[in-house]
Amino acid sequence: MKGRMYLALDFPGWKEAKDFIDTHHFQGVPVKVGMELFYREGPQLIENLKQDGHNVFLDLKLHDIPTTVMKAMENIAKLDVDMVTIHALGGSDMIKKAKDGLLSGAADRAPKLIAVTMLTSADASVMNNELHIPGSVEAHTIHLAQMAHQSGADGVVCSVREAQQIKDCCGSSLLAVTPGIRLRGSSVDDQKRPATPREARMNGSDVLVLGRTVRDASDPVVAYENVKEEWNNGAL
Ligand SMILES: O=c1ccn([C@@H]2O[C@H](COP(=O)(O)O)[C@@H](O)[C@H]2O)c(=O)[nH]1
Repeated sequence: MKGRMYLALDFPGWKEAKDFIDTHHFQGVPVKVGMELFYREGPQLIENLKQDGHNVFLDLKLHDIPTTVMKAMENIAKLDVDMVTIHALGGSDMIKKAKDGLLSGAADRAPKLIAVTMLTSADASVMNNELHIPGSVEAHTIHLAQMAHQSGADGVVCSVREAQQIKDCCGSSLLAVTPGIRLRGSSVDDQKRPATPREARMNGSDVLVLGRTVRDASDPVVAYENVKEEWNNGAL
């Protein structure tokens, strides 16, 4: 999975997602399916994408009591996706049970379990003043990553800004999956800890999630290629 760029299919339904893929010739690229699309289309969508040759990252961010998450993961494990997300804030028991569910539910290769640390839409003000979590975003993100790693997660979602420190603390095998990627000049939208593809490469990100910086670009194909070039070749 290291080095992959997942295109976020943040669309209301399969028709819109498929139109986007076909119009811009994104057939076969790795894609991320989130709540918006999955809650409309369900597991059949994953089969459609697999049949069309896409690798799929299922970003449902599960967060519930350990047994409920384990049972959900037993079903998700049968979908043949690369990775699936949970919220690290669910705690170590939930993460361990999520892993158990994936391992017992998978017929063959289990999806990788990825724990979301602090959402990239949150900053110190949200964390300190609204959630009443003291300290810096970096320190809390690293704490959550360590806890998730010790509980059996294969990777974490974090911002590019914390990726290197997480790799230093947890080891290079823990995947650093980084959303909030923006080409220079793109709107940051609701992202509070955005970064460029170049910064992602410099800071040790393993996997990029590409959303609006590609989807909303005047030419999504050019935007995708520009991200790829910065990510792979280090172009400025
Ligand atoms: O902390 C997180 C976790 C998940 N996401 C998801 O990634 C994409 C980002 O979309 P952009 O359009 O590039 O902002 C989106 O699907 C989020 O649900 C995240 O942004 N931050």
